[in-house]
Amino acid sequence: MDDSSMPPPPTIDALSPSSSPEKVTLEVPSTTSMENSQASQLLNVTETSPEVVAKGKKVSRKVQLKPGYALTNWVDRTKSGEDMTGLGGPSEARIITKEELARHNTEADAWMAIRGKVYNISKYLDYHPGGLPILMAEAGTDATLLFDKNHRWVNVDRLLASCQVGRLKQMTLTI
Ligand code: HEM
Repeated sequence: MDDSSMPPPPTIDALSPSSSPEKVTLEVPSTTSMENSQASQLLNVTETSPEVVAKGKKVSRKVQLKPGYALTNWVDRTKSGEDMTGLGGPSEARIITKEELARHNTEADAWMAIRGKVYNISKYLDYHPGGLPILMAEAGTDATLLFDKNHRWVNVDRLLASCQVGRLKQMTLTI
């Protein structure tokens, strides 16, 4: 099989299927106490990620974060020993129903499910590069689809590990 018959790389909504950007813009939040490579790990960024290529074409919707709320500040805070869950510490074991998840929908007590894990995102809200309102609009829900639509390269497992309150109860379908 010659190379010309290979399928084109995957694209996301904002990309025109035929786009072939000449310039790749790699946007990783600025770092102070952390090396860029560490930030890249949290974002799972590679120069060839379709999303990264797409960034050369789409308009950024990142917001201006308050001073002291950069990615590095968040990482430092998660390592400080502070309880980020509101429940005494992170848990993989707790099973959370959709109904329980839905009750945690205020800024002071905001939970969100992503890829089967439930996080208390209250302390993360001000650090979110996409802004607080867009997160709060999904508080109390399973936001996996929106998360992946906006940035499936973000390493949520690591970024919010200290915030995990449990796992979302899987639905069982009885036929
Ligand atoms: C709590 C889980 C989430 C985490 C940890 C998170 C993390 C991040 C990070 C690290 C970035 C910067 C990405 C980059 O530099 O490439 C970002 C940007 C953004 N996020 Fe999230 N996010 C979360 C949930 C969401 C959800 C549910 C939405 C949509 C409803 C969303 C919308 C956005 C948008 C619009 C941006 C700006 C994208 C851009 O224009 O570059 N995020 N988020």
